[in-house]
Amino acid sequence: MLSTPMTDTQTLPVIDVAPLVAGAPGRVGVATQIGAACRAHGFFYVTGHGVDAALVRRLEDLSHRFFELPEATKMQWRMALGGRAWRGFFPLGGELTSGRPDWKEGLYLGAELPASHPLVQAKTPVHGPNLFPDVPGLRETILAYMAAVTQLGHRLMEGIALSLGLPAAYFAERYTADPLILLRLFNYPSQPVPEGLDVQWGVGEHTDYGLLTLLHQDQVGGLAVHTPGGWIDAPPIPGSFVCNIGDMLDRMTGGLYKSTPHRVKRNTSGRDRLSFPLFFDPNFEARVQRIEGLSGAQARDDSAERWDRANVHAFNGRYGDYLLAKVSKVFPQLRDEVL
Ligand SMILES: O=C(O)CCC(=O)C(=O)O
Ligand SMILES: [Fe+2]
Repeated sequence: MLSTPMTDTQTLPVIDVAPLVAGAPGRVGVATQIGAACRAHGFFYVTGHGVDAALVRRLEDLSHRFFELPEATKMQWRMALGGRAWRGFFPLGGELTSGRPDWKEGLYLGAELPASHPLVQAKTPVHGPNLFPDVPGLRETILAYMAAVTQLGHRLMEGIALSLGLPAAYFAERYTADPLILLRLFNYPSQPVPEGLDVQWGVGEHTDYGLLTLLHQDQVGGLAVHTPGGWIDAPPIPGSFVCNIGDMLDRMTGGLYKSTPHRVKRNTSGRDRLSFPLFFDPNFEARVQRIEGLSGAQARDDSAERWDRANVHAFNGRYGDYLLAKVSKVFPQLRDEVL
């Protein structure tokens, strides 16, 4: 008789990462759980992460305050004004995932770099100052949130390294000493789609591009994950972050850790849905290499099954080039204006 695997494929695992965050001896056990989740789904929740609940609540309150402003006001901080830094507000339907408009609006942010910074001087895309909306407290709260969640990203990458039998600092030494950090504040309004607009999803099916995404979502729900066993929901769990691995970790691990497709249902709950994905990615200049000697890593060309028909294992080059090729597909208008 064939034995059934013990992994429950209908719910995503919830992992208490407190020992990993503390650098305590128990972190190896945490890494084992992370490894199992990455092999099974590429998605997991983390609790015990140490990010201050009051900071997250403050960011939610201030984000609601921002998104409630009239659209014309929000357009004062539109992405076109962010130039190559790729920052600012985009309106409902302004981003295309899988070629179709998403039913969300958002504020695109990243590590705050002054205009005098060498990377900004060199006109490196996706680097630069943010376009902070004029909502009192929002700027400070965004910066504090990015700092806290970036620290968590470093700890989780240590756990991922340990889970692969690598030294904890493996990724930091090669890719993330100075990670590329992008943060987005999304609002999915509970607003009907006007007749004639080709909108199906809050966010269409996609994988994330980099290493690791750390997502806070509010209590509304709608995120779903495409596992080998079918679509399953990733419902809100108060106080947790949803983590998922991106294409570059799939590439590095030869497909052992999959970047799993996901999407967000259109919000029909009657209230706005907020989510804050932070993308913890390799440095823009880093050349992404396969990790040597991982057993079970076949680097199989799975492009026929992928949402974008891409073979991530064939990618060779700087992470920044991979990112730009992707981003210019989801914001085609902006690509023409600023790049
Ligand atoms: O809003 C969400 O729950 C997910 C957003 C997402 O998948 C993304 O921005 O890559
Ligand atoms: Fe995503």
